[in-house]
Amino acid sequence: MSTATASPGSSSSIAFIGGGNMARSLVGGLVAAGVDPAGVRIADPNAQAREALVADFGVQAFADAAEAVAGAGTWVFAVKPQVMREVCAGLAGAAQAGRPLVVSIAAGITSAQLDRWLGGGLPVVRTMPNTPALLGAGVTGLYANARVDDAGRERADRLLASAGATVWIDDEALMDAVTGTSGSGPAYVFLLAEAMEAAAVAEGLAPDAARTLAQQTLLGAARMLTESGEPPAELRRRVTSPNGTTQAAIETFEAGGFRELVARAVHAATRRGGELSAAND
Ligand SMILES: NC(=O)C1=CN([C@@H]2O[C@H](COP(=O)(O)OP(=O)(O)OC[C@H]3O[C@@H](n4cnc5c(N)ncnc54)[C@H](OP(=O)(O)O)[C@@H]3O)[C@@H](O)[C@H]2O)C=CC1
Ligand SMILES: O=C(O)[C@@H]1CCC=N1
Repeated sequence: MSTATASPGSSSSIAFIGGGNMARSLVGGLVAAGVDPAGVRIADPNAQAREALVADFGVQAFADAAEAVAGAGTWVFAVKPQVMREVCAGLAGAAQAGRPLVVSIAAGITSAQLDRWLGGGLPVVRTMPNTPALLGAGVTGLYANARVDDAGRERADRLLASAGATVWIDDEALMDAVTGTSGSGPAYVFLLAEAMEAAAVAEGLAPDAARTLAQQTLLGAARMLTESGEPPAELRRRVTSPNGTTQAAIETFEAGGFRELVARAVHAATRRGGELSAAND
């Protein structure tokens, strides 16, 4: 098996602890990027989830996290913040013996908490991906603690780059703001899609027409944002004819406090990250 090497800490095999939605997205990205699925080992308590991961990606799956991490050089913690402490405690002995590169995708949980719960002295990369990772169109913020060397950074970057863009953050305190911006961000866009669709139906359009119009508008606008090289304000200006329809809509958004509302929403998510850290310590 490709996972057995003399030095587990440098083994190229990757263990995922937690095989839920985000782990699935990341594993899909890794396998699509050409990583050998035989070297990807996933622990999840749910038998159905395990079977699906094996069938869909050809990875190895285990009910027991200790079995999944055996021999793996990189451990990706992909469980909910609420169970992270308990999960880490169960693996502390193995972590101290194997000295893996620890990668977490959990909201809120700090690198210091992960390190402490795993027994201390470990290289830890705290990351925040998002669900478009499933399509390779995600973005991940990453923070490395002082024990992560250049090779560890590169390993973590390669892992998350298979899910999309990567952005390194020097100040860990800002990782909660990453969560509030891009980690939770896809849900903000989906909410906008829901609201546009509902508004279109309220104006008399058929539901399927409303859905196509809203979806393709978001897709086209997102492509212009990423492909045109123009700032969003300039792209917006070009849609907005003087005294035209867009101006009427934008003035309505501004009068309703749209920007302040977005800032408050991002702040609430950011603050919640800190609360998750404190509540689960
Ligand atoms: N969803 C998102 O958009 C994003 C989520 N995240 C973070 O990713 C993490 C996972 O989120 P998500 O994938 O949505 O959650 P899920 O609930 O889908 O996945 C977590 C998985 O971990 C399993 N699990 C629970 N206990 C253990 C254990 N002891 N050993 C192994 N597996 C276990 C759960 O099983 P069971 O359900 O049976 O308990 C579940 O399948 C969270 O920390 C979240 O903050 C980060 C970025 C974006
Ligand atoms: O809602 C959450 O807590 C997770 C983290 C970012 C996206 N989903």
